[in-house]
Amino acid sequence: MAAGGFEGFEKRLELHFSGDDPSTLQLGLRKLDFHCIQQILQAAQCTVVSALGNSFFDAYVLSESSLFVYPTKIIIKTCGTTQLLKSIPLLISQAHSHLNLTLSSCRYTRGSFIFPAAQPFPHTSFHDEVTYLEATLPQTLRFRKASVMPSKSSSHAWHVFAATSSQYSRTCHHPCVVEVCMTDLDPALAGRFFHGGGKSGDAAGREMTLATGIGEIKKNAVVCDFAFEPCGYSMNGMEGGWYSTIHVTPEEGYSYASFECVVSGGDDVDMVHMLRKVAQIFRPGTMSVSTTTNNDEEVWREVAGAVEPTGLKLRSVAMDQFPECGSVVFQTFTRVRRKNGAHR
Ligand SMILES: C[S@+](CC[C@H](N)C(=O)[O-])C[C@H]1O[C@@H](n2cnc3c(N)ncnc32)[C@H](O)[C@@H]1O
Repeated sequence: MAAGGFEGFEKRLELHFSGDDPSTLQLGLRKLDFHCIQQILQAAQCTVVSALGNSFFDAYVLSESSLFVYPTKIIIKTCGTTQLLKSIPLLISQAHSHLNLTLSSCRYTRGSFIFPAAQPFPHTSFHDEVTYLEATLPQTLRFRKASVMPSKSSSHAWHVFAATSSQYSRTCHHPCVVEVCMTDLDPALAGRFFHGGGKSGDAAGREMTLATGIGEIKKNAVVCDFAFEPCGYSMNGMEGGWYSTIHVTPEEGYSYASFECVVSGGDDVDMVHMLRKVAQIFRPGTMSVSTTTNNDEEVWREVAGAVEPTGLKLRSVAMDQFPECGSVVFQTFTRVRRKNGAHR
């Protein structure tokens, strides 16, 4: 852990692969054995604490966040002082040597670290991360773009790097990815993510899922949850081929929670319900929402409509286009203060 505290803000990597053999593509990356997964995670400096699978994908809760493995897509999200980008060379080589799969696109995103000075290389700065990505990715991913999307506050920006081998690769059928980062959580609500021990991480995690209302965010999802000692919580939700994930660092002074899910384009009701519920469960002082869509920049209105009734005011909206993933919209909200200084 950093001297100041635990870094909750995650680094997120999404890699897509392609191949010619239909029989390999059926299970694809899911065929990588557990030893291989462990080696990849070791390169990033984290381990598996819990796992679940269905007929579409495998979901792992990690010591530092989550991993999702689909036949041709892998998403790794890690927090703390992990070195996520260092897993890329091994991922590329294992997918190629075991499965004859070739990397076709890469997306890397993160918020602004609370403790940037504690990050090891290549996460020492966004410039270092992009330099590392540029050098590590194959030349075939020639459409590349890196951008820092700003907000009104210098301490909240959204860092995006995308690279793809074909400019028109996936945008047509791409679902909407929603990434929410929350800081300055309501202390009473954050307190529910501490546990005194005496229970397994799985049992304590289950209790937190039920007691906090997290289980109601996606009622039909099968949930794999885990509570750390003395505090901290992670969960992955699986609903058919869709994942959702929540991670909580509840310690006061650097409290942080994240929520991420995929929604099918146009499922406004689901998106509004989820964002509202998440904002109510954590009552953050600051919340950012990043939506990656198939060029639907109007999504920001829906997000604002969902979040503002919970007492958070929209402060900024930034939009940008990326070669691999379409449009990214980055919004920030802060809690409205009453005249007497109390939060709404
Ligand atoms: C892994 S979890 C969730 C991380 C996530 N990125 C988030 O949203 O904060 C981190 C929380 O678990 C606590 N924790 C306790 N033991 C831990 C361990 N062995 N590894 C990682 N975190 C641990 C940390 O202090 C922190 O509160």
